[in-house]
Amino acid sequence: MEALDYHAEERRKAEFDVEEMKIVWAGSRQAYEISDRVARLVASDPVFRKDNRTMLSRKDLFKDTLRKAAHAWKRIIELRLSEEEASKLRFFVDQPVFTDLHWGMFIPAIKGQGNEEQQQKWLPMAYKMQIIGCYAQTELGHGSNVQGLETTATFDPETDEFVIHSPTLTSSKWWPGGLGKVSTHALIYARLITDGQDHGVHGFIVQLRSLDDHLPLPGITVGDIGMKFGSGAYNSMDNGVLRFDHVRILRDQMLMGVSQVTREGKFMQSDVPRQLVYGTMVYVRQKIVADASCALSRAVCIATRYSVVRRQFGSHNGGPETQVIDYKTQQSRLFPLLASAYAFRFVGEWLKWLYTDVTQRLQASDFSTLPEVHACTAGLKSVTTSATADAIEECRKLCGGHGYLSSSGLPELFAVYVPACTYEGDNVVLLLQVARFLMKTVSQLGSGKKPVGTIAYMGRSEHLLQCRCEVERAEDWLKPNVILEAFEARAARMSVTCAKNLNNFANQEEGFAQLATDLAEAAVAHVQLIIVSKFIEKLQQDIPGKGVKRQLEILFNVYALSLLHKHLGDFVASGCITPKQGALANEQLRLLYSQVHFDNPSLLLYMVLLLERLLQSTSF
Ligand SMILES: CCCCCCCC/C=C\CCCCCCCCC/C=C/C(=O)SCCNC(=O)CCNC(=O)[C@H](O)C(C)(C)COP(=O)(O)OP(=O)(O)OC[C@H]1O[C@@H](n2cnc3c(N)ncnc32)[C@H](O)[C@@H]1OP(=O)(O)O
Ligand SMILES: Cc1cc2nc3c(=O)[nH]c(=O)nc-3n(C[C@H](O)[C@H](O)[C@H](O)COP(=O)(O)OP(=O)(O)OC[C@H]3O[C@@H](n4cnc5c(N)ncnc54)[C@H](O)[C@@H]3O)c2cc1C
Repeated sequence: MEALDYHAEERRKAEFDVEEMKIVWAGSRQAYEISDRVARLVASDPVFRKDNRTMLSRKDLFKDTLRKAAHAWKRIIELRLSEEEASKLRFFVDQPVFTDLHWGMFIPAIKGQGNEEQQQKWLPMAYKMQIIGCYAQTELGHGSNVQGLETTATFDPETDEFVIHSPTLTSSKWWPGGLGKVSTHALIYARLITDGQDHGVHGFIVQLRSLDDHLPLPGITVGDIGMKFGSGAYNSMDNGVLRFDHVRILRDQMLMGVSQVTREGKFMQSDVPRQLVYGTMVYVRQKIVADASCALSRAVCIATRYSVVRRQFGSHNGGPETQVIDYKTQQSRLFPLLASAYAFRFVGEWLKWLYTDVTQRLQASDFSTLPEVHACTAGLKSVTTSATADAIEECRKLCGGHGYLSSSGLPELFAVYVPACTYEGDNVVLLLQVARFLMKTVSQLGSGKKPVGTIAYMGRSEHLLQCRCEVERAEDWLKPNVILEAFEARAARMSVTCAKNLNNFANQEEGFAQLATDLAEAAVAHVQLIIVSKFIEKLQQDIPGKGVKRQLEILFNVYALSLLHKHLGDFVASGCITPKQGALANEQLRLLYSQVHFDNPSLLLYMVLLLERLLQSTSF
């Protein structure tokens, strides 16, 4: 049989409503139709070809990216694409580009932190792309520690201007995408100084290049920071370096939504939390979580197609060899990744809802859910990107030697994806933010303040700290409430243990530093609980289509039990389950793989195969 026949054979065996599953993946019928239409648009347009990317020189790759960006913009206008359609177009073009930062950070920062007048002044130009902006926060010396930034914005009351200056080499802006070659403007973060007093880090809009000849303006030194990891990949982006030599900007170029400086040079803090200065990062972290399932499903799709076609060993009497997908080890490495793609998809949908909710609350001056939203976006960004980066590498190995070829699509996918573990907050630094939130929650447990939302389970910690898992047989692990309680108990116990251990330190900050590893692990347990619980909530919804819900239930069990198996040490050490129950979970996991394979050898496979057209991956 030819490779295509193997694929057709696997597709033929599917026993669930494929069209309905596509809609579940997309989120709605309308979202699916948009995605399908835009995928075809991109696939049929030769300007958007991507098969030669890894062979282009940096210069040619960059030119290719500019050409694609200009063409995309032309198509968006000609076809009057909506924001959702335009954003899908960006996804299918699939090449990091300066417009990501313009639309994804520069504009949201002005919207989120600018006042009415500033929005009216800057947004129309930005929407028409008459100016192009980047997000220049990170410096050579400080990225994670935003409060450590050194660039200064000193108010000069005589001229009603700020003087933007890079006082040291380490204060050079370093990394911003779109900065190196393209941006005319930057949203920079600098220490605000009025009358000799330092008010911490705030956002300022600074013009970098002339709108006439694109040359840097006086006092501005700007350039590209050079080649990055891998061929093709993130090298399509002009990540840049920027230095200021006493550059003057008007006072109203400080974003004044969170704090203001008056004409007299008086600093005024609005009635809103100062953390809103970090709002753009929260927005993008939420987007990154939604994107993780897309990158992961691309990799899983490639590895699955390969595993179906590839045959090694096991030929009897000259018959065909065994499809590698039939090896239990291949299944146990691949199926949890497929299940994770769906889990991340659903939690991403929920996070989008949470973000929309907090935005509406902020408009009504309700800041109550901000800490939880910060913890959820930070934690989910960390856990989903780390898992996805690891999964892409695992998919490469699942394709044997062929996975190492550029033409498999996996090396470039890995190289382009892996910085997601670092940008928008290093993943460990973000987990420690979640841990800080969890420790605060535990310390308030006796105070009468009832934990709500994703930490509501902490309100039942008395029960969760002493409950016994009732699993006696492997199939007991198929019950969602059994799984949920095990994950809740593990998360609660790990957090409470950390909190107790912190109390052994006279100095809390010192304790936090010493126990950082345990705290990060407690944060992971909490975030995995969120993902598991959102998958369960999804399954409680009405999901139409023959066999669709059943397949999702199998994937849920595979996701949850594979996590339980991977983190068995945590579950057993915290006393949530016994070693025997751990072994039963593993037995059930094995049964799930083989049950899927026995009942219908292609069900899981098919779910990935149908994504192929949607995701337009470079694949076998
Ligand atoms: C027509 C339309 C066309 C459309 C076309 C579509 C185009 C595409 C559209 C969209 C694409 C979107 C995707 C964009 C592409 C992404 C590419 C990536 C590019 C990368 C960019 C970057 O990396 S930007 C730089 C990011 N940097 C970081 O993330 C730095 C990480 N560090 C921090 O965030 C902070 O320093 C840290 C949180 C670690 C510490 O903060 P700090 O104030 O120093 O200290 P701390 O004491 O810990 O905290 C105090 C207090 O504040 C709370 N808190 C902290 N952060 C937040 C927050 N963000 N929100 C709310 N609260 C926060 C913290 O918990 C503490 O609370 P308490 O303990 O005091 O209660
Ligand atoms: C491809 C790419 C695109 C980017 N785009 C932009 C952009 O457009 N705009 C922008 O402003 N920035 C951008 N950045 C910068 C990015 O946001 C930072 O690199 C990121 O925030 C991490 O900061 P850092 O580089 O200072 O890492 P560091 O903080 O130096 O991290 C180094 C190591 O130290 C550890 N570490 C640091 N602090 C702690 C701590 N408190 N506790 C425990 N461990 C710690 C980390 O876990 C990590 O292992 C980009 C980066 C990349 C890679």
